[in-house]
Amino acid sequence: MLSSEIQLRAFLERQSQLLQRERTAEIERTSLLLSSCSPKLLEKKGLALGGLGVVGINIGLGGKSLIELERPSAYHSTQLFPPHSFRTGDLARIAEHVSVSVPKKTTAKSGKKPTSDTQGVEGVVYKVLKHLILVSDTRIVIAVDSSDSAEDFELPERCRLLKLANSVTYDSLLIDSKNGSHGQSTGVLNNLIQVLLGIIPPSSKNALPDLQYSGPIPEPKPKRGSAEIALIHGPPGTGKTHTLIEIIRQLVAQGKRVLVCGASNLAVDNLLERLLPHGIPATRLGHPARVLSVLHPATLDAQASRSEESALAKDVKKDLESAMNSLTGKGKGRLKGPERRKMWEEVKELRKEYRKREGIVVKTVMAQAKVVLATCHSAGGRELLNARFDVVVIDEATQALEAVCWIPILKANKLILAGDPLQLPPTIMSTHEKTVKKDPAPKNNEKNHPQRLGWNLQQCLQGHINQNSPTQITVPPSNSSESQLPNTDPTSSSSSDSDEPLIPEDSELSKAVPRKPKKTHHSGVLRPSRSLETTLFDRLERMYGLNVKRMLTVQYRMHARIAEFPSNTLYTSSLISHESVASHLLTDLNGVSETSEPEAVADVLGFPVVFFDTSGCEYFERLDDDGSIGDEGSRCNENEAALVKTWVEKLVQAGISPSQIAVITPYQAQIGTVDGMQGREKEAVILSLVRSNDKREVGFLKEKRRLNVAMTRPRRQLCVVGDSSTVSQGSPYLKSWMKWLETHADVRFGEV
Ligand SMILES: Nc1ncnc2c1ncn2[C@@H]1O[C@H](COP(=O)(O)OP(=O)(O)OP(=O)(O)O)[C@@H](O)[C@H]1O
Repeated sequence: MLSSEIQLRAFLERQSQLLQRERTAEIERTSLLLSSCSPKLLEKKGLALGGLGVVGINIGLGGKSLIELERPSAYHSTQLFPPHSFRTGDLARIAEHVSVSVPKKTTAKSGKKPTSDTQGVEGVVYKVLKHLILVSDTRIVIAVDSSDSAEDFELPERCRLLKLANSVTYDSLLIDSKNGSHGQSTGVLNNLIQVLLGIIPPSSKNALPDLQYSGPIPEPKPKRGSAEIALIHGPPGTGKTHTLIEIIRQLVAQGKRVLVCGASNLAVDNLLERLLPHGIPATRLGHPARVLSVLHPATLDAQASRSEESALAKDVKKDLESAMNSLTGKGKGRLKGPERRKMWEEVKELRKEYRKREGIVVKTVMAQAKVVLATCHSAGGRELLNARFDVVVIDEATQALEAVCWIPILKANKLILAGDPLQLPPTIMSTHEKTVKKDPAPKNNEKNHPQRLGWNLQQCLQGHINQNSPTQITVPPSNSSESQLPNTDPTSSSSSDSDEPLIPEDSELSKAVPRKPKKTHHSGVLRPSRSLETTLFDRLERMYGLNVKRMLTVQYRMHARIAEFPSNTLYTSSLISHESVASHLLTDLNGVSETSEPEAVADVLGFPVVFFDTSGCEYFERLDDDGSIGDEGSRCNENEAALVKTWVEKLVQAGISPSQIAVITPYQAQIGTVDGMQGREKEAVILSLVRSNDKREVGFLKEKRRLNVAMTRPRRQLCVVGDSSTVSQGSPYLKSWMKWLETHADVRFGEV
């Protein structure tokens, strides 16, 4: 039996409720931090920069105001910024400066109430500029997305920059239907959407073009049944991303238009980095500040400014910048009173004109793009308004909230998801709400009104779910592949391309999978999610199982010894190491053995797994915090860091290039975190566990999925640095890992 209208309602209501909770939790967290810390403490923590002045304003793509801030010499003895944590892509607010030496409620001079921390102008850190000689930060640029209807934003002469949490994400997912939508046309309910909601079953045939990796594109096979969705499920290193790249290459060769998404900017950059060598014309959407700099030439910004049409917009841009500077610029040139109002009107007109001209440029670039890349979230941006794609591909789909996945899904006719539920899950704040006992189907009352449901999918279902009578929707019988609901999608190409398989039965992918479905019963019924941690990938796997899924089991990354522990403990020993990697070592890297001292080769490079056990060394961790906001601060362990540094130096001396090495930990205060490495790999990875204490506390290390990502990033060597006696007390899983390391790694104690 497939989903009934009541089940649909229950599902949507539950998603909406979970998103609301999440948004509240995120906002509470940010305001708690901002309100409970004094300005001085926020600056000390690197979460605020005080006493800043506006240097100037430029205009970026989309009419964004790029506000440049510095420390004016009038207020500071040095222009160099103190240590801070602002990085490109962070959300930030420019507020009025508050003196750090007085209590928060009053300002020093006037005694009048200061601008609240929730007032001011919000934007994204566009870039942080360094002093050329001192190589220290001296300026910061904030991109503010001001619409032409926006109020005049008056920047204070003396500003304070505050780092914000990412709560805006939920604002754009939870849409009040009174106030608009993502710009999706309502009423579109194509076969893909119906399958995802369990209104019709997936078509019986599976799923992807033939995959002869990187070879010539195969001839299209005779047409078979339609396939709306495909899941690529695989443990670390099994080539999920690699497979997606090949699929995209083949889809493009067939003349298809593809939207390629990831849960994070990193996931999208990872895909783009791997697509470019194939010469596939791709356009990366999103804030350039959030895109890796080597990939900037592929961004929409860069492609737009290179296009012939861009000259049209440049003149208006110049006028707009000069007008903005006289409004919000510094010093005496700053306009006041009626003159200011007049100039602001002019700015609005200029911005409108600039948008119009820029719109033409963007449209031209987008029309040429066969492959568009964006985070799921930014696929809802202006650039893709009303855009349609043949296929949407989402990598790292097990790290994305279901609601976020729907943003690109509503623009396509087919969907391919890749992921691994045993790697990083979506980040959720409202943890105390994670489990809910039972979700009663909502009754037919005002609770179900669409304005309350608010979720973007709700826009789509208007007209298909009758608000007053649950009996008026017609759910087709389960053996029917055609919905009785009208397909109102005018651009739907289902009649022309629905015959294309998404995963062919004779591909390498399908050979890796037993063809007989497991006994598990996949009902195809939509059930409300227990928490936001249930991803679309999990839900579809549960609903349709092997009918839509392909499992990858051969890994092409790690030495077999590195893969052994995760395989045995998380993947029922089913992870097979391909012979091309099963015994590869750092010594086999090009040129390394010839240039290295034989001693270094023997001592440093010759082991796939090394374990520095600091147990008994008293290398105690430290809380990177003064304890003012509870016990939430990040941890660091300086002695461990020194050990890591020595090992890195030994690797480099032995001939390994620094770009082939990554140092990762679960804690930001120590160095780059595990989360930043999902989807990536390095020849040598050093994993610093940080935790070492008398209380046997292990914090983040308990999270199996995070640890799984961490230990599966290396190709040829994993070096673990940690205190086995603290760590092994953390959980049975950690205990077995420590035991495994003691038996199978090259164990060294304390000092290098
Ligand atoms: N079929 C293949 N033949 C040769 N090399 C492959 C193949 N599939 C993947 N690889 C290589 O194996 C490594 C891992 O692949 P990829 O990053 O695509 O895996 P993944 O499943 O996305 O990994 P993870 O989930 O751990 O991020 C890469 O270096 C990739 O080039």
